[in-house]
Amino acid sequence: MFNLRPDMIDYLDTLNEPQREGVLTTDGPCMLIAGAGSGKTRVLTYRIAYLIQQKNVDPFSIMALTFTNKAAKEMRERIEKVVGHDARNLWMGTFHSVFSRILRAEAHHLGYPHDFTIYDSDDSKSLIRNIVKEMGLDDTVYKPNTVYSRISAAKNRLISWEDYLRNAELMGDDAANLRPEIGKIYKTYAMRCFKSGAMDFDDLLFNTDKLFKEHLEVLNKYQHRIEYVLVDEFQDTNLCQYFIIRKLSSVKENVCVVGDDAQSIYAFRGADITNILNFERDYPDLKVIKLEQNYRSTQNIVQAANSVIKRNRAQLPKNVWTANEEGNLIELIKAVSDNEEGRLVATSIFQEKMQHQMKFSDFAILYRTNSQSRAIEEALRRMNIKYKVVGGLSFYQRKEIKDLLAYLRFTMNQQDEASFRRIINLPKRGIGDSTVDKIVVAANDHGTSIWEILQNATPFVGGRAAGPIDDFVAMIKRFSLETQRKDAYDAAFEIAKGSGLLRELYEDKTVEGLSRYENVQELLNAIKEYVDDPERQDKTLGSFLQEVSLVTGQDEDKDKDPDKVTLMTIHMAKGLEFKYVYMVGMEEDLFPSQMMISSRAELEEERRLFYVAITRAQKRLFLSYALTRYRFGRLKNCEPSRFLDDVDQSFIKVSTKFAGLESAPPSSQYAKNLVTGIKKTIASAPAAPKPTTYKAPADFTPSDTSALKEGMKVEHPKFGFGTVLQMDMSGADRKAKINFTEIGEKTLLLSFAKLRIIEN
Ligand SMILES: Nc1ncnc2c1ncn2[C@@H]1O[C@H](COP(=O)(O)OP(=O)(O)OP(=O)(O)O)[C@@H](O)[C@H]1O
Ligand SMILES: [Mg+2]
Repeated sequence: MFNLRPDMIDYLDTLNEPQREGVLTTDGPCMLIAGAGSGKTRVLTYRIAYLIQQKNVDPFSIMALTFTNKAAKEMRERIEKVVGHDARNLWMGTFHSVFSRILRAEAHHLGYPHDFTIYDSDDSKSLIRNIVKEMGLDDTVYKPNTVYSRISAAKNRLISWEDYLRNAELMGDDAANLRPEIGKIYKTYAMRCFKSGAMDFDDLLFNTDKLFKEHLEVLNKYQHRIEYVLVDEFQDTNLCQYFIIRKLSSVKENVCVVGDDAQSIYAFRGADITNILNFERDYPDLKVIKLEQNYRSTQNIVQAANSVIKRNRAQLPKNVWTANEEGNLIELIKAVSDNEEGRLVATSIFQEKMQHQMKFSDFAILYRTNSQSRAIEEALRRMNIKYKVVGGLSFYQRKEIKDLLAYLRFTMNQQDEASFRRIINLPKRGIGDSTVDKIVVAANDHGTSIWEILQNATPFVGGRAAGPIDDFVAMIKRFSLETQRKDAYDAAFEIAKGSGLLRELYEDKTVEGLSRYENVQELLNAIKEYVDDPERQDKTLGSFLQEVSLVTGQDEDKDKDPDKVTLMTIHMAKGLEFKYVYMVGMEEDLFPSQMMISSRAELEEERRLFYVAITRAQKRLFLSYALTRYRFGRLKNCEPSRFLDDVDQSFIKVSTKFAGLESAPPSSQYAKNLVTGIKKTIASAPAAPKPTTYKAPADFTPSDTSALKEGMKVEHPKFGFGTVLQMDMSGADRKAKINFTEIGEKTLLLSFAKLRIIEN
């Protein structure tokens, strides 16, 4: 018998009765379905600590699946506080990261190399674009985005391309009339990925399920190795994830899932709320625990949230309550325009911070879609409020970083078609698109790999093109030797240098060129850190590449200064909490999104999203909307969101804080800034909204414009926002005619223009 460690007793003492039950019922299947902020994640965290600390369970035999890498990191840190370094050995992370680790060890069973490449959605879409072109299909019907999401949805429902082709009814409308060729594209895409030794994000799950299904000895090994399985945010798992959990835990059945049906917000990506019901069916001995006490928010916030979710038909009955203080009413901020909305929110943050001695990091601004951040960012910059946008373009998605990564990936895996296409003529070595197409076609016609063709290219591309290709092959072979002889950092450095990438960036003396050069240096630093980390066991380049493939913009927190206002979409905010939450853009068409109101089910998902937003707030919640807004370059009149009527009006008041502030004592610089800020706000409030004179953000980074198309929205560091009217591909240089909101039409050479794509 063990004694409870004193710190463990302390920990358990901080839990209420059902929470404690959730921690102590370690054996057998267990499901916590509970309201927002009721301590589900806390229960999971303590449960793991308890297993290790009190039941002496080896961390290597605990698997905890979270929704983001960041959540996993936070949980691991908390567990480490109780159990120390052992926490490092947990199988903890997102489904994608944990299962890519298993796949890396077991890839050979599926015919994949251990250093398989992971394609991000850009890689996948450009491969699809090529396939659509090769098949001679119309790419306005078979848009890479649409095709990709169809294939992704199929994989998440465990439908292979064989099933897809066999069962026309699975394809719904697409099969009958709209896009009858999707099945064939799916097949070619799957085969090309396989030949490339590459898995896309969905394959990481699909192939794990396949591995366990087809190789029972492998499944058996993991079933015995992993004794405890825990899943957070269970309501957002898809069918494929559900099958994997079930398979893994079918021997010991020590599986604990926690979730909230009212917060299911990923149906559009295949999440299936019926998993909660299936769970009860699949585990007859299931222990179900309900948590109803919310510890996060004030009474007003909890009750307002309840009044909203009550309007949904599809939900499990729950009575969420809190013993916290009543708190302030929810404040409604009305603005004349989107720019004014930004100003009012920024001003309010300033004021609250000053009056209540808050930190910037206590504040979050949430919106429905990423493009809404622009007006808010501008207002924050004007008031010198520090902020960070979570989930923007990840460091690892920048062009120069992807370029070097593609070199590293191709060096490790010469079957990788996407990386090949990216680097074959970069820096320019006179190998044109038609030569590249010839090589890919030859490889497919001959049922062999691109690498085979490259090594003997003359018959396929002619003598003139063969010279540079031979040089390329010799270079990659040299790189490959480097990776065997040297550590990951030295090899990566040689590749950056030997490929000519570093030199090309170094020679570009523009500001952007300099920052690109620094970014590449930063990537090399990251590899160095990886190699130098004493805790890490696998320090190979292959394992580094695998890890960075799964980093998203949301995970990166390299920020030295943590005291910043957080800006993000509601989807990104899941599971998090902030003292102050500003939910902006409460307007029809924006929220609920105009794409999500064609059925009750869609509208209910949007409403759950609103519920998630409200329940992020601990102390104060502000809802704001604008009467006019620039959308797609045009000024639009907006109507307040129907969701505002869903909130029980007794919990809401209209904000009046922007009147009569003249008397605020200007005791500090803050106060002075505040008063001027507010005066400006008041002065500008009734004025008709005009487009502001555009000022480029300091961190403006141009996008890769190779896929630029008519209709896309772009941002230019000098001309501001605009819409692409026409593309001209005739000359050597691609041109785009763009209608800029402020200055009108302009035609730009794409090789020179620095454009950021903001919306497709
Ligand atoms: N028994 C408790 N005593 C005090 N604070 C608690 C208790 N349980 C949970 N909390 C606190 O309440 C907040 C919400 O907890 P947690 O994030 O675990 O909830 P959740 O159910 O996972 O929420 P969500 O549905 O948003 O994911 C956290 O700050 C947590 O530390
Ligand atoms: Mg949680």
